[in-house]
Amino acid sequence: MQMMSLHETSPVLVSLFDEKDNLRYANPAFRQAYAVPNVPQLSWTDLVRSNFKEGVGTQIQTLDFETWLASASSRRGKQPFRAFETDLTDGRWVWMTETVQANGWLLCIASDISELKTRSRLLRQARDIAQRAAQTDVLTGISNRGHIMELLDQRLDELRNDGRSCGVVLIDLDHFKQVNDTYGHQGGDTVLRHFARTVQKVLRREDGFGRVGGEEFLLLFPGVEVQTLEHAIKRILDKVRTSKPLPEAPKFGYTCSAGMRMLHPQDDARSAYGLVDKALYAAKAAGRDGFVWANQAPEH
Ligand SMILES: Nc1nc2c(ncn2[C@@H]2O[C@H](COP(=O)(O)OP(=O)(O)OP(=O)(O)O)[C@@H](O)[C@H]2O)c(=O)[nH]1
Repeated sequence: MQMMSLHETSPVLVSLFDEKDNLRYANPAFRQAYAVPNVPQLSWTDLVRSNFKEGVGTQIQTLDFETWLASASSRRGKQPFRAFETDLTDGRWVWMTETVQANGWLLCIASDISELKTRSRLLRQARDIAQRAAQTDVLTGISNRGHIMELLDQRLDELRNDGRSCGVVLIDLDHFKQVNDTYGHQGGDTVLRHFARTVQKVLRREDGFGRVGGEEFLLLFPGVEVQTLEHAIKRILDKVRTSKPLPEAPKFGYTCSAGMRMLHPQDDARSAYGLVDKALYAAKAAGRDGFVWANQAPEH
């Protein structure tokens, strides 16, 4: 109670998001800084989307909001704690911390650091921009190969230390060469971006998603069971199969294939990748637009 009333008057920005990333509490300082709209249910994505539209709250300097969102999502809530600087449209700088509980609730606490020396802040800012760029796939905005492999290592540590399961899935677009041959490289790029957006919409905050090669993507699903993972992948395959990514070719559709595995404590990142790659190959050989478990399907 005392804590709540302190939060209500503190200039520190405090907010709490649940495991579905819906905002469950925000103190007045946070509400003001991020212009939180007064609606019954608001997700983090809704909030940044409305911030971008209204030009308030988070400073989002991009012409392509969806790529910005993909990039921000590729870092949000993936580890128990992280801290970073961010700037607000009103010119303030805040030092933001994100703490994620085992049940997925995420606490954000941010303090105003506008008073800190500009020079060192500019240096840190440049470093952060470089770091973000080093983790991001330029075309789609999701994690690049290096970042998703780093996340895979973290998930392996979690499995070994805390017994938290993790599903690993490698997805490759089918007959992608034909897409390029028919619609040109730009058409192919549009399809790759469309795929990234489509998949992103069905992922949870804690899931990892990276582009590991031209038309090959790696997904990490921490804490899932075999059936949930199959369900998620079927959903992705369905969504992709029924979509029409190219406005200039309204009849064109595409499919993808997947190889997957529940991480095993004895896996390492390389061996796990090798196994899902083999399974993906088998899914292609089996006719594409489907998935295959690496080795046998684990016990249901
Ligand atoms: N547009 C575009 N094409 C890419 C990119 N990276 C790789 N590619 C193309 O992706 C195609 C991959 O083709 P393949 O690996 O032969 O396989 P596929 O045609 O998808 O066939 P299957 O995987 O067997 O279903 C090649 O034509 C590459 O040139 C990219 O960033 N943009």
